Amino acid sequence: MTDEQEKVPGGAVRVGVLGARGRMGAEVCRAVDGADDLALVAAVDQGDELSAAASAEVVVDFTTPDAVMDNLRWCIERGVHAVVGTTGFTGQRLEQVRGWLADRPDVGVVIAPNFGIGAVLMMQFAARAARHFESVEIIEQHHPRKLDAPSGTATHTARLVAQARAEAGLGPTPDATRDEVPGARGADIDGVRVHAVRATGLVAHQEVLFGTLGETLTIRHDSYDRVSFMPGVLLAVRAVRQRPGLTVGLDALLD
Ligand SMILES: NC(=O)c1ccc[n+]([C@@H]2O[C@H](COP(=O)([O-])OP(=O)(O)OC[C@H]3O[C@@H](n4cnc5c(N)ncnc54)[C@H](O)[C@@H]3O)[C@@H](O)[C@H]2O)c1
Ligand SMILES: O=C(O)C1=N[C@H](C(=O)O)CCC1
Repeated sequence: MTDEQEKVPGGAVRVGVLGARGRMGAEVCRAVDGADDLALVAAVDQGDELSAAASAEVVVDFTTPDAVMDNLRWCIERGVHAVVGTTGFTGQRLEQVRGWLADRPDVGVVIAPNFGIGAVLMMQFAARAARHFESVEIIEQHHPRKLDAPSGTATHTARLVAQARAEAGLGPTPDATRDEVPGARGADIDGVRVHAVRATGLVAHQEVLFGTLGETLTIRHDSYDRVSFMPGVLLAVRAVRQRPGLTVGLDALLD
């Protein structure tokens, strides 16, 4: 047993944070520190040895799309449960994670593009509304230091909306516009247009704009502060050990 494990109060879940000096990682360290039933045993960032997190039961990863797969593989191989907020999870990446988990059926992994409870509800409401509207576009707005575009939340929302439209038998959204300048109509994710805004002062925001005859519906969510993600992160940290296999999104944990 290491010195850090000895310090852990009885029964507390041992948590390691990867990306601990980043915007989200630092917030997660504070949230874990402030929870009586959790103990922060490792705060790891770029340049640190991953082995520092070996005593953790649950690792939380808020790093980068380039780093997260190696981190996740390391966790699964060692039997460490993982809660992942880092973005960049394509269908192919999720399949790769499922493959690693097949060799470690005791390990739980929760990957969520957005841990904000309001954002999860926004995605659910958008999926529900999708079949009633012929038009839909997504506008995501984030701080300018964000590395990826479109956001993981916008990509996930577009896929949910596209799936709901397909199940309802809806065709492509009506659009006679010719793109005079490449990108003017945003990115196309499964037939849904997604527009990414970056501006100082923003944290994380998204609108899903639906339109049909004579009416529009806008579903909007705003994270004004990264504390907004912490209840969802802690919920996943507390739940992941009882959820072997891969859980994508927070929906199942909120039911
Ligand atoms: N799921 C959510 O609710 C949610 C919320 C906010 C951000 N995010 C995502 O989380 C990720 C991080 O966002 P951020 O704003 O905190 O970014 P950030 O750049 O502030 O932090 C990332 C940190 O990871 C560190 N890092 C890079 N490679 C590493 C490695 N191999 N091992 C350990 N640490 C490493 C960096 O040094 C940095 O400190 C992004 O993908 C972002 O989109 C998700
Ligand atoms: O700040 C970020 O970066 C965020 N990333 C996630 C995304 O890409 O959806 C969630 C919101 C904040």
